[in-house]
Amino acid sequence: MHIRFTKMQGAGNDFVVLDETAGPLGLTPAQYRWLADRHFGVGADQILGVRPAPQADVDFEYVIHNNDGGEVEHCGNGARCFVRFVRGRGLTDKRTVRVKVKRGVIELTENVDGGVTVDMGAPVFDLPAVPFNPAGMNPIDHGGWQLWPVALSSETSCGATSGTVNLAVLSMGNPHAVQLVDDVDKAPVLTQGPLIENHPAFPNRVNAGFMQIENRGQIRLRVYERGAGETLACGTGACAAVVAGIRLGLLDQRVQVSTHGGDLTIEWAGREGSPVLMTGPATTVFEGEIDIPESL
Ligand SMILES: N[C@@H](CCC[C@H](N)C(=O)O)C(=O)O
Repeated sequence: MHIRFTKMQGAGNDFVVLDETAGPLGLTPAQYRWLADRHFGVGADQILGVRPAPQADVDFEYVIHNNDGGEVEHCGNGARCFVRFVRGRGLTDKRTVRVKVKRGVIELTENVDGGVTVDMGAPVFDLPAVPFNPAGMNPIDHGGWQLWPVALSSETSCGATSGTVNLAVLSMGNPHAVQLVDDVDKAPVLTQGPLIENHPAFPNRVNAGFMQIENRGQIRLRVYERGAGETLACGTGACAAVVAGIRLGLLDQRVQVSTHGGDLTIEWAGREGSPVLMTGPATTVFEGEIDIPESL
């Protein structure tokens, strides 16, 4: 199958964006994995499919696949790239666009300075909805909220490792587990990340965030993403970390999030049900055409 694509990035979280407004391309999970592969395909953390509005109150639908081929509910950096894509290609001239993603309807605005602000929806704290099953764990009270002590263990050819991490657990439509670290550069993201992602307490797996608080308005963050590994930035991860920090009494309502790929601004009023606003960059890198193997 011969397709056209656009390569985009938001704070270094990179995407292959597909125009599916004339109808879905019908890619298989293996074809998504191939497209996202940095050696055999184009290379991306996620693949975004832009589709026509499935209902009257939205302008588009956009469908997100991780680079492991699995479809997911939400992608913050992708949302900013999505709005830049539909406006840049003349698919809409609206500055504020409503779009259906798997988590629900979100609203995005391209700002006059070129950044994009996304209403990411409200965080979800109901543990079964995350989903998170804390059977046998006793929560630790922290600033009026809770951290969950999750035991990690792994066996490798070098021996067994084990330990407990204290996680703030919530959903931004997709599941997140955030831990506080002293120094994000030294945090064991690549060793603990996969253990947290695949821990049995998270039946749908989870995105694992490592947050260093610099002051009440500034954090540094790394995220080991479910289905994609560590990325240079994770938009929903930034929202989840800031919401967790606010609920734990550690952050103010507007926070700068520094990632290895760039900065995001996250705002949350601190009330259950109130939406999280995320502002950050979105850039087109190049356009291309490629033949996707039919046999996959
Ligand atoms: N990079 C994204 C998140 C993509 C989905 C995530 N890996 C998941 O599986 O939930 C972002 O910017 O939010």
